[in-house]
Amino acid sequence: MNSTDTAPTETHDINALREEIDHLDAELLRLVKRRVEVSRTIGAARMAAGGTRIVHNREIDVLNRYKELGPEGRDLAMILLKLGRGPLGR
Ligand SMILES: C=C(O[C@@H]1C=C(C(=O)O)C=C[C@H]1O)C(=O)O
Repeated sequence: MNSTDTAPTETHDINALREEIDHLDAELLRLVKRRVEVSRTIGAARMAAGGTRIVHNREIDVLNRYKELGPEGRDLAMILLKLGRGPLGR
């Protein structure tokens, strides 16, 4: 089926769903940015107090949290952790 075969109702549904995706992406981006901010604040406070930059058991908890999404969930958790570490943490 090409775009000219698309029924008007179907086009309407797809447009509405795409609008939902656009809103979801905006919300996800907002949440990811806030997560980065919180993670870096905790990291900076811990390091200023003489602690480590990384807390392994907490990171394992984060990895386990995203396990239900399969291997991509692990990748996603790793990306979130890396974003929290900032450019020097890579
Ligand atoms: C945010 C923290 O600092 C680091 C960042 C984490 C994260 O982004 O989830 C988890 C553990 C730490 O390596 C924390 O200790 O909770």
